[in-house]
Amino acid sequence: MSGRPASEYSAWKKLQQTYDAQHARLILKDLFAQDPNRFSKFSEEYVDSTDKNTTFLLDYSKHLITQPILDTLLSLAREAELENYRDKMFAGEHINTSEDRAVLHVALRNFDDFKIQEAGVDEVSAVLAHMKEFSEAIRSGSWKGYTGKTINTIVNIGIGGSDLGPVMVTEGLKPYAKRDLTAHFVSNIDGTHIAETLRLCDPERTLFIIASKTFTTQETITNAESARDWFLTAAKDKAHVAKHFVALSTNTKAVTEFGIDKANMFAFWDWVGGRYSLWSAIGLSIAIYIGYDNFEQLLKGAHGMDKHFKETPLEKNLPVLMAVIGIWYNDFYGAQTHALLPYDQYLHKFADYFQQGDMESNGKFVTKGGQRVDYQTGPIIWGAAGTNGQHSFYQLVHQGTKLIPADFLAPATSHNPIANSKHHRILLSNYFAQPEALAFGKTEQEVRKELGSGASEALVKSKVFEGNRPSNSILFPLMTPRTLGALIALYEHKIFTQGVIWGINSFDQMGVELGKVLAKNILSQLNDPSDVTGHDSSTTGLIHYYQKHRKE
Ligand SMILES: O=P(O)(O)OC[C@H]1O[C@@H](O)[C@@H](O)[C@@H](O)[C@@H]1O
Repeated sequence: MSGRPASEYSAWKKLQQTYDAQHARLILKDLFAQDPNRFSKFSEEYVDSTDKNTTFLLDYSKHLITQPILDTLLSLAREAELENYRDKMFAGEHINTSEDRAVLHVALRNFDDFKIQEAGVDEVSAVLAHMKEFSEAIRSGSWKGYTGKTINTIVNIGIGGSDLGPVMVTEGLKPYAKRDLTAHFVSNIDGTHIAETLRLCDPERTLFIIASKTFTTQETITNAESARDWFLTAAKDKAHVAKHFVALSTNTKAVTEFGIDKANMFAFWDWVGGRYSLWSAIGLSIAIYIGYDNFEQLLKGAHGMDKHFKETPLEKNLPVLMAVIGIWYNDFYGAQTHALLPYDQYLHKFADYFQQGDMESNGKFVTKGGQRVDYQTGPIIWGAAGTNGQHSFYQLVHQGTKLIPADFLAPATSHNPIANSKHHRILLSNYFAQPEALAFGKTEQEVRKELGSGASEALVKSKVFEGNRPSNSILFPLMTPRTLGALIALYEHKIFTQGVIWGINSFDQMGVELGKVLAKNILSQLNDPSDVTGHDSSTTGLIHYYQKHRKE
């Protein structure tokens, strides 16, 4: 994040030379055959320093690396002053230079451990206390709706960081949920999203949580207004809004103008980036759904990983290892994407969540110093929960022409051990098999032996798996709030590390602005064909077609 282009570092140049000279010889099968200790060398167990039950194994042995390559990758991190920028982040320095802001999601889960100086940090515990009190009132039933009934449905209205974190975590930690409480999430401006959700709600028993850092986001405010209209159709009196609408925001003025009581606003601060905000008041839906104590465990799990990231030498620092290995593929092997493949149905939104976390953070083509980079930055993040992906896109991962590094994640124990854990054993057998198949493949010789003589050459070739496709495996005992907190923070710090090395600002999101501005202008031109001015012929033609065919 010094803003220096990564390609200027001597370690970068050395990595390029190493890649050119060695990559044809970096064959996983050989690397494993040459070193029986490869797994123990290239795997690490994480144990939370204050809770030994929060633990996972990271196996990074199935990567196209040798110790000297890894050493050079770590030298790259050092040359980019990773440790210095990490310490600056924890110290509250304004490392988000384009917005002149600190980057302090770590302060939201700090529990007075690290000393952090920044306005607002001393207010974190009071907001958490407010969240605790409120979530307990909803869960216990002491908070009543306008007709005296308890709340049985919460609807979080937010988008981007004000949606994806709460969605992913409430899904991820569903086993801890209060099952007589339903949580819905409305994000899309498409009226279908709010309309279909409201069909499932009873105005007397629904709480709307309006989640927006800025409280100006068009989608969220429009959805919130429609929810309020729907509510008032039943409740009639505006005074009842106070019992059914709360806000999570940094913008007190806009919240009160909307009609939400200041007492029902949960604040956070400009040093919390949207995609890093689930730890803040934005997590209120999580706290209500799984209970405040579990929410606190989630924060503590993340704090444990913060400590690990801050205090562990780079050689054993898990987010750093994942980051530099990612750079090896992204920048030297030319890999364009990175797949997140959780073998845990509860984590089915994990890839969606980190699509924003990673791509909004590191999808940047200029350095902090304003230079166009001459290398690749953030990868395309995608994925789905196993084993569904195996029956759809894994064909390409195994036999396609692209290199797709992947992370496989799984719990050793399922929350649903049905049929004596038969399902889970089958699931895990796939979790173990896929990285093995990707890494070691199946040779032509093996295929020939299997098919016997007489098989056509074409058939033989089509059944070959070249292998040598890299992956991480992350295995943890059970998906607990604390473990999920640690895993999310692991990826957050991986993203941070990569951003520092690429010299970009991982904490702004200028790339979301242009479309917003153009849409605003177009919205004012949609009524009449003669209003449509100032566009290229394609955009004009599309709008005209819409105007001809709409029925409103
Ligand atoms: O929380 P609000 O302010 O509604 O923003 C919601 C989302 O908006 C997008 O345009 C991005 O800027 C995201 O980073 C952000 O999470």
